[in-house]
Amino acid sequence: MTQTTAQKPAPADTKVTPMMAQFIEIKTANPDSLLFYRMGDFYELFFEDAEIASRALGITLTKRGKHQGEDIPMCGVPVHAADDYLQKLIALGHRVSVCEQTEDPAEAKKRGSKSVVRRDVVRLVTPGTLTEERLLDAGANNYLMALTRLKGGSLAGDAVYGLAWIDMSTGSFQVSETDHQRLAADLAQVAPRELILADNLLQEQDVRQLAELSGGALSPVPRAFFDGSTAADRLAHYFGVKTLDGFGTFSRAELSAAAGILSYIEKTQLGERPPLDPPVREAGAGRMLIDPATRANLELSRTLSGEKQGSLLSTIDRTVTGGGSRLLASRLAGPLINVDAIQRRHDAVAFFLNNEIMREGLRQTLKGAPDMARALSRIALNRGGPRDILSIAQGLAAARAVLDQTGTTPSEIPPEIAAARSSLDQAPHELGAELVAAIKEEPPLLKRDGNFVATGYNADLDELRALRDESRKVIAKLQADYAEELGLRSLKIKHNNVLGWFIEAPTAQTEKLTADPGRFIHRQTMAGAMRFTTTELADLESKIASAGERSLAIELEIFERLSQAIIDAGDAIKAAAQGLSILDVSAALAKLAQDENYARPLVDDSRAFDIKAARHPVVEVALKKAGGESFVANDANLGPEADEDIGHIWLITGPNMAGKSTFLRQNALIAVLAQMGSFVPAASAHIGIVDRLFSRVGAADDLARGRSTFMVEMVETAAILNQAGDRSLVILDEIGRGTATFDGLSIAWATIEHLHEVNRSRALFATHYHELTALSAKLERLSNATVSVKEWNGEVIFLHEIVPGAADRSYGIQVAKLAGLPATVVERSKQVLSQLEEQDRNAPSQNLIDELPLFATLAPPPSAPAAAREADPIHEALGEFNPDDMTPREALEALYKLKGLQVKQG
Ligand SMILES: Nc1ncnc2c1ncn2[C@@H]1O[C@H](COP(=O)(O)OP(=O)(O)OP(=O)(O)O)[C@@H](O)[C@H]1O
Repeated sequence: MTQTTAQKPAPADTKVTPMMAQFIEIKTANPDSLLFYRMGDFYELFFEDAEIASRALGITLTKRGKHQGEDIPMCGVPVHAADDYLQKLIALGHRVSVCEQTEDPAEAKKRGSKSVVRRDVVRLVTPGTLTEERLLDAGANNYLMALTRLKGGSLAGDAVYGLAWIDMSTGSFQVSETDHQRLAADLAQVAPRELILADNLLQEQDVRQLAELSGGALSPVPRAFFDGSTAADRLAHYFGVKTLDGFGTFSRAELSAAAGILSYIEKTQLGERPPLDPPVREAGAGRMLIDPATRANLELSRTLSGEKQGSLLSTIDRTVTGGGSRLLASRLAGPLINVDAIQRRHDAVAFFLNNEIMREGLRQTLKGAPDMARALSRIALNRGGPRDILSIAQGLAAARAVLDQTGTTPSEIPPEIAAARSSLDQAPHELGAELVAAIKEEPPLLKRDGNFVATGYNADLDELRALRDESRKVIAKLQADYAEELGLRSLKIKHNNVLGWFIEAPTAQTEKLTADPGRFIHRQTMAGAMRFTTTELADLESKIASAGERSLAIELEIFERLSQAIIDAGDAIKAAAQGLSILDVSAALAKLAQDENYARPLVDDSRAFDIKAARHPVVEVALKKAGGESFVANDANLGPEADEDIGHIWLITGPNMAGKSTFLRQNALIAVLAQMGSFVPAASAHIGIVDRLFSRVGAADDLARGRSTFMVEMVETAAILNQAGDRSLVILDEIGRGTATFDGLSIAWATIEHLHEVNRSRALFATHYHELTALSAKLERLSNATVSVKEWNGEVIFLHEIVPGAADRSYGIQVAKLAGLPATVVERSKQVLSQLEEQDRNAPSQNLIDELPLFATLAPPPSAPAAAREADPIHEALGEFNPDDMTPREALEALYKLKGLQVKQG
C-alpha cells in the first residue's frame, strides 16, 4: 500500500506570504496525509503533496509563487468533484486531510486587507473511515481494524493478539482475541480496508508480513493509542458509561485494541463521534477457521485473479439490498461452528422456501428500501443531507410494510425471522411517518440548497414560499409594465449572481432609460446591451432575498431537529436495518435454493461427511450458462465407521481435466455453505461440524514475498500438517507436483501418512502419483477413488464420475493433444511413455509399500530411471518429419530414408 509521506516544508521564514505561512503550519500538524487546502471553489495541494496527487490523479501540475527561492508546485481539484478525486486517492492507499475555510472571507477582510481567511483541518479521510455513499461499495463492509499484541498474555505465557474492527458506515463494532497461529485467518475473515497497529509492532518482520497479507492499507499509530492501563476508561468515556459491565466482559488484549481503534477514530474525525454500537465480543473460536491461502484458493469472495465475478459469493448472492449483501458476505467469510445457530439459519431459509408468495412480496418491498444504516451514520457524523433523511423515512416505511407482509403465515415463524420482525416492530414508526411528511420526494443532495421540506409540513415556510413565488409574478408584471410604458418589447428583467435582478435593454434602444437617470439607475454596459435597476425592482429583490433566506433558515432548523430525532432513535433504527438485512439474506438463500435446486444439509456434532449427488456451485452455473454438457453430480463420504470418531481420506487419481480439482473444491464449498447457514448444491448432505478448513489447491507464485511455487506449496502444506485436527476438513490437490518426481512422490506419501495417523482429519487428496494408491493396503481409513473416462477411437471422453478404485493411467498425452500440442510432440511423448511404463513394470512401486513401514526413515530413493532405452531409429526419424511442412519432393526423400533404415535394421 502506498503511504503518504509528503515532505515537510521548511518552517515559515520571513519571506513567505501569510497564506503560505498558514499552509505550512497546517501541513506541519498533519504530516502523514495529503493536504486538501480549500481556496474558494478549489482544494489546492502544494509541494510534494501536489506532485503525488498530480501523478495519482492525472491532473496538471503547475506552480504558484516561490518558497525559499524555489517554485512551489501546485495542483487543484474543484470542490464539486472532490469526491471522485478522494475516491481515487483513497483507493491507492493515501490518506487525505480536508482543510476548510472556517470563517467568511468578509470576516477576514475586517481584520485588515492582508489577513488570511481562517482555515482548519475538519476531517482526515482514510480508507477505513469512509462514510460517503459514492466512496463505498454498497454490498461490501468497509472495515477499519486495530491489531495489538500482549506479550505473555495467555495462561501459557505466549503472546496474545487483540483485534477490534469497526464499520464506520454502519456503526458495527467487534472485538476478539486470538493467537499467533490463528491471526492470519482472523485478519483474512474480516479483510479490513485499513489496519492500524502500533508503529513498533509494525516494524517486526513477521507481524508486518501478516499485516500485509490482510490486504488493507497499513496505518501505524503511536503506541500510546493502545495503552492498556487507560483502555477501559477510554472506552467507557466514549460510550458515556461509568463501567463497561453492561457490555459484557473483555480480555485485556481486546480492551487495548478497542481503545486503540477509538483513539484513531477520534483523531481522524476531529471531534465528531460516529454512532458506534457498543463493542461485541466475537469469539474467534465460534467461527470456522479458514486461513488466507484456503480462502483465496477456494475463491470464496474473490477469484484467484482478484475478480468478484466468478467467486462463490457472487454466484450465490441473490440479495436485493446493500445491507443484505454485506451480511451475506460476512456470513460467508465466517461460517459458524455452533450447531444450534446454524440450524436456526437453516430454519429461516426453509421458511422462505415454503412460503414463496410471501418471500417474493418481501423481496419486492426490500428492493426499494434504501440503506438506512449508512444514512444514519452520515447523519450522526454531521455529513448527512436531505436524501439521507429521506432514506431513513423510506427505510422505516419499508420496515412497516415488511412487518405486515410477513405477519400472516399458516406455519410457525422460526426464531431468526421472529427476532428480525420484532426489531422491525420496535422501529420508530411515528418518526418515520413524520419524516415522510417532512421531506420532498426528490430532495437536493445538500441541505444548504434548501427546498427539500415538503409543502404542507410547516406553515411559516409555506407562507414565505408563497411570498417568493408571488414576488416572481410581480417581477414578471413589472417587466410587462416597463416594456409597455417605454414601448420597448425587447426589455427584459433578468437575474444573475453578481447583479441580482436587473433590467436589460439593447443599447440602441436605451434612450428613454438613460434620459431618466433618477428612475433608471445604470448598472452595467455590455456589448450591445445596457443594464439598469429601479427602486421598485430593488425593493422587490430584497423581499425575495429575505424570503429566501428566511425559508432556508426554517428548512435548516427543520433539518437539524429531524436529524437529532433520528440520532436519538439511532439504536432502534440500526436494529431495524439489521432486521431487514437478515430477512433479505434468508429470503435470498431460499430463492437460491429454489432456483438452483439446493438441499437442506443436516449439520450436527458428529464427524460425518456424507454428501450425495453434490455439484460445484460455481462450475455448475458456468456450465449451464455455456449451454453445453451439464454438471455430473458426485458423492463423497469421509465419515467414520460406526464406532470411530475420526475421519477418512479419499485418494483420488484420474486423468487430467477429468474433474479432480472440481470435486475437491465442491466438497469444501459445501461445508462452508452448510455452516454459514445456506442450503447446499447436493441431493443430501450430512456434515459433522468442520472447525477448520484447509485447502492446498493449484499453484501460484508469491514472487512479491520471494517464494517460488514449490515453496508456497510447502509452506501451505506445513501449515496444514501442523494445525489440522480430527474436526478439520483438508483438501489437498497435487501435493509435490512442483518438484522432481521422486521428491514430490515422497513428500506426498509422507503427507498422507501424517494426515492419517496424526491429524486424523477428514481429507480429500488428489494426485497424479498412481504409486500412492498402493497406500490403501496399509492405511485402513484411506480409500482410493478415481474419475472415470471412456476411451473411444483413441480419444478420451471425460465422464466426470467419481468411482471407487484407482486410475489405470493419466491420459495426460491425450489431454495434451486436445490442447493442440504439435502432432510430432504428441507422437514422441507416446513413445517415451511406453518405454517408461515398460521400465516401471520391471520395478513396480508396490515394492515401496512392502519396504516402507509407516514412518520408517525413507530408504534412499531408487536410482533415477536410466535414460530412455536407445530409441528406434525409424521412430526417431518419423519424429523429425512434419508432413505439413514438407514439399512433395521432401516427402519422397523422407520415404526413401525410412526404407533405407528398415533395410539397415534387417
Ligand atoms: N462433475 C463435473 N461435471 C461436468 N463437468 C465437469 C465436472 N468436473 C469438472 N468438469 C469440467 O472439467 C474441467 C476440468 O476440471 P478440473 O480442473 O477439476 O480437472 P482436474 O482433474 O483437476 O484436472 P488437472 O489434473 O489437469 O488439474 C472443469 O473446468 C469443468 O468444466
